[in-house]
Amino acid sequence: MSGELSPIDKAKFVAAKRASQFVEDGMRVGLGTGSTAAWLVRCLGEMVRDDGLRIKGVPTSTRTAELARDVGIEVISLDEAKWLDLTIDGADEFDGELNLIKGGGGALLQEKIVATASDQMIVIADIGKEVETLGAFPLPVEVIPFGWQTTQALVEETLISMDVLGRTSTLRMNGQVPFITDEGNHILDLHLNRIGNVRQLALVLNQMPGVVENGLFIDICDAVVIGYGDGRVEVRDINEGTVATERLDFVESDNLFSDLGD
Ligand SMILES: O=C(CO)[C@H](O)[C@H](O)COP(=O)(O)O
Repeated sequence: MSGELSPIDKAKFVAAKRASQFVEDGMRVGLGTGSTAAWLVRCLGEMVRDDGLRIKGVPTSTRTAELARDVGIEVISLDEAKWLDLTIDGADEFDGELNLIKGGGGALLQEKIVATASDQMIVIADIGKEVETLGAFPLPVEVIPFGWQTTQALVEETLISMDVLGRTSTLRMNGQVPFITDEGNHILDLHLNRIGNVRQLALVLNQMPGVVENGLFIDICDAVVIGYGDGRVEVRDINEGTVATERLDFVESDNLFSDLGD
């Protein structure tokens, strides 16, 4: 990559860089998916290479697995790890209780399984991801391809009795063909605008035949590291009830910026 990082990439990078400081020698770490998580993987790769950090990474997508291997992180499966010390991942939205919408990158199923199998989950995000109420970002719902249109009709019908503002959905596409997840499924993006009761919606969606998982992450995230375009980072820990702000110094000529990827 040449030239300066955009403020949004700077924000994503500083969030990832700060979060990498939570990773300790010997940890089994869940590695998220998306552009912010990709920064994290690069930062960890640098720590493995330059500082001798020894970690085992469990990626949440084939994309992240490839990147992790490329930067020298030892990759193992969740079944090999069994349980993780920490997962660090991006998010599409987070609210004041650190409930999340995830799945913008289509990896919500593995992301939720991995985050749930971790002692701690930390979200890394630019400040633009913070919302008062979840739902402006379309809610991804992973559905099996068999009868997906019937599942979509059922989902939309169910939304009539839910506390949401919008009730339409679209099949996620990859060009001219439906997007296929790592698990071979499709994704319906629900255009809800505002979700009044996230717990109820998450439960109801997951009870429907054909729905594999939804992108609402409730009571899973422990802390969020928020990056700003000017290099500030804020760490909010929901369990400790603490908020700390600092500024990270970094050099844009760093090797890390040579390949933005994702
Ligand atoms: O949930 C995700 C992938 O399924 C991502 O974490 C989410 O979409 C955020 O992505 P980015 O860091 O690129 O903004």
